Amino acid sequence: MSETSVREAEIAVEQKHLDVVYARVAEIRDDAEDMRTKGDQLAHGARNEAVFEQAAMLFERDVMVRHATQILRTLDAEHEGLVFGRLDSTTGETQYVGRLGVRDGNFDNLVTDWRAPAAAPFYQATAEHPMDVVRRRVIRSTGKQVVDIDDDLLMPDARAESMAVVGEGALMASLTRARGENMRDIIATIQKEQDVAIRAPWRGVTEITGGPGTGKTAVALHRVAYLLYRDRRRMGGSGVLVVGPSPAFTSYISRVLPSMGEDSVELRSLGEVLDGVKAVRNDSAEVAAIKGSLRMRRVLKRAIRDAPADAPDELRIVYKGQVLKLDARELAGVRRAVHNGRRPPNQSRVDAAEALLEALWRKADSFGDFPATRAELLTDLGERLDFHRFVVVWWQLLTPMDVLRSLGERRRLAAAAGKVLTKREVDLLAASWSDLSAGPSVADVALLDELRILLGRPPRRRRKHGDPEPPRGSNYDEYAHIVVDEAQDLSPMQWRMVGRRGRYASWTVVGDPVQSSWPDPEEARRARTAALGGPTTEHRRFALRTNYRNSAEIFALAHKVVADIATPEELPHAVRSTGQEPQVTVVPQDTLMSAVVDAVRTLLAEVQGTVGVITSTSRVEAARAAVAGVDDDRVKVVDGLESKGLEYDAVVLAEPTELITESLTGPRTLYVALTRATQRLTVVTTNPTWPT
Ligand SMILES: Nc1ncnc2c1ncn2[C@@H]1O[C@H](COP(=O)(O)OP(=O)(O)OP(=O)(O)O)[C@@H](O)[C@H]1O
Repeated sequence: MSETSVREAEIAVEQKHLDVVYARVAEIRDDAEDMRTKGDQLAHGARNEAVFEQAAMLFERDVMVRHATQILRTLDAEHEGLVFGRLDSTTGETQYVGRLGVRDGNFDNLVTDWRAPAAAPFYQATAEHPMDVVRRRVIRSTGKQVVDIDDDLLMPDARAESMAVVGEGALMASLTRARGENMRDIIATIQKEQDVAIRAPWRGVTEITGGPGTGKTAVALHRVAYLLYRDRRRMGGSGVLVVGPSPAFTSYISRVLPSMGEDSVELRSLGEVLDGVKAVRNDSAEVAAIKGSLRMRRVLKRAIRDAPADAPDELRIVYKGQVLKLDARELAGVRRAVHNGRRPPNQSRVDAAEALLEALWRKADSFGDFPATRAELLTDLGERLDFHRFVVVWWQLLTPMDVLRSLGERRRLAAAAGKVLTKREVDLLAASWSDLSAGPSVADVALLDELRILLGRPPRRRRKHGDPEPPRGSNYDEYAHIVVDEAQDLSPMQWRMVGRRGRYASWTVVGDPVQSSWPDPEEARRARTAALGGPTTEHRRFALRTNYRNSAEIFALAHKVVADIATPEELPHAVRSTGQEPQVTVVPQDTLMSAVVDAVRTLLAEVQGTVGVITSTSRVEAARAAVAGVDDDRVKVVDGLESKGLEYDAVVLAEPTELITESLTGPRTLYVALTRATQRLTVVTTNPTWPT
């Protein structure tokens, strides 16, 4: 038989099995629909029963309906590409691997869930350690139709004569296909070094490092799906938090998890970790570095002790014909004493009132023959409306945002900063907070979270009927597992913020030190160790070494840029060669943007998928304006920092040297930008000697 007809015959074999699977899935669907209908009827019939019975039936109904709905949802989400693998073992047994486990009416296995231990050989078997797998087959389908297969023969000696082997490896076939909007589906081609990290035990801290394109993000997300499958009870209840660098990034990966059948997962960018805040604005690298450093804790601690700008600086009260007065200095003394107490300020208003009354009594007592006792004065004044009014404005309940706004006033910030910040740092921060009408920046969010703790929760108003439930995560230590992607970029203050949410959590921490944009790695490392539960936490490390994203030609250029600052182990190996060298176009300054637009048009014609334009933060607006004329939604414009974690089929990199001069970490941001393209890279520069 010719190779094509062998392939076709094998496809037909797999189609037959797929038909059986989808027929069975249709049955399961029908059963679930039935169950949901019955559940609804149960509730209907229960309406007139005694209260107890009704409650029990309602419970049963809820369970039935929920269970049925869950089954239906999962079946719908996983319908496409349900079966993607097949293993043939030395014993002659055949096993299919898919997104879900499916059994037939006799409980015989039709498909094994990829996360089940029995499916592990699909990912872990190699020619050196075949794990009894003779042939591993990857099945590619669209809808219910098998379109292609690719085989690996792992034990040639054990191959039966009738066993066909087709294709040249699924990985390469998958890597050369164009990207769509979505993150590519890697479930059928997860590699062994990745699988080991995905299936690592849930406990303690699992750290995954690797260069660009090594699949860290993909691995982290599949690990979440795996943990939810294996430890549903532990993980499902309090949920999993995935923290990624930017909203663009989280929206890109949020499409992966639902399609993996998981909804107990919250994805948040660093600007959204605090409930109710959605920050997308980035500060300049210099300002972000100040805001992220641990010194800010001391500044904020002092800031909340300062009197609010509009607080009165004199208390005057007439009691039994006598004028009692506390001046600014005396009031400041009382304020200090209350702040030195045990409770955070938002919970200290009663303490403040008591301290003021005591101060008033001391005043009164010093008059000699004051016409009231201490107890009388405390009770009488304590009930007076004018006194209450004074307390409310003198000891205000503050929101974190109030405090941040107040620090936009240079004088107040300088007072809170003392010697902790330099004059220039105070200038920069005060300027950044003087107008917060556009909302806080991403780096501000960690400061707001710190202030939330320092200020304490205001005494709770009783929740009125109909008020919304506070959202999950507002009790910040609730998550069962936290995944931090691009972990190399978290500032110490951000580590504190994320750490607060994982006091009882286990962790997956994913990153690449070479791509770091944080200028003080040592301080960040300490904050990170503390956030992850201290140095004694159980810790396992995995390093990924193969770059699946970039062509070898593109990565060779990126490699040059960081050769001096990275160790050889930190730089991955790009496996796929396209024969297309990156193109460097040198142009005069005044035609830079038109050259970028030309390059975009050329690449749009040459690749099927997305084209990213990456440039410095200061140029990103100009680039957006220039590219706006290209009417194609495959084009996206981002700055170097925003490009982190993203990928495009082709990239136009405009004025690369500016990515270095703008950053506090030298060529690292440029390295990030150079490693976003899967197929084509065009660099447009005004520097005739670039990249040297
Ligand atoms: N086993 C695999 N099979 C097919 N494609 C893969 C595999 N592993 C990774 N990829 C692809 O390689 C690309 C890079 O993956 P991913 O974005 O997870 O890498 P990363 O390590 O997070 O990169 P970066 O550090 O640059 O953000 C993605 O397109 C992903 O789908």
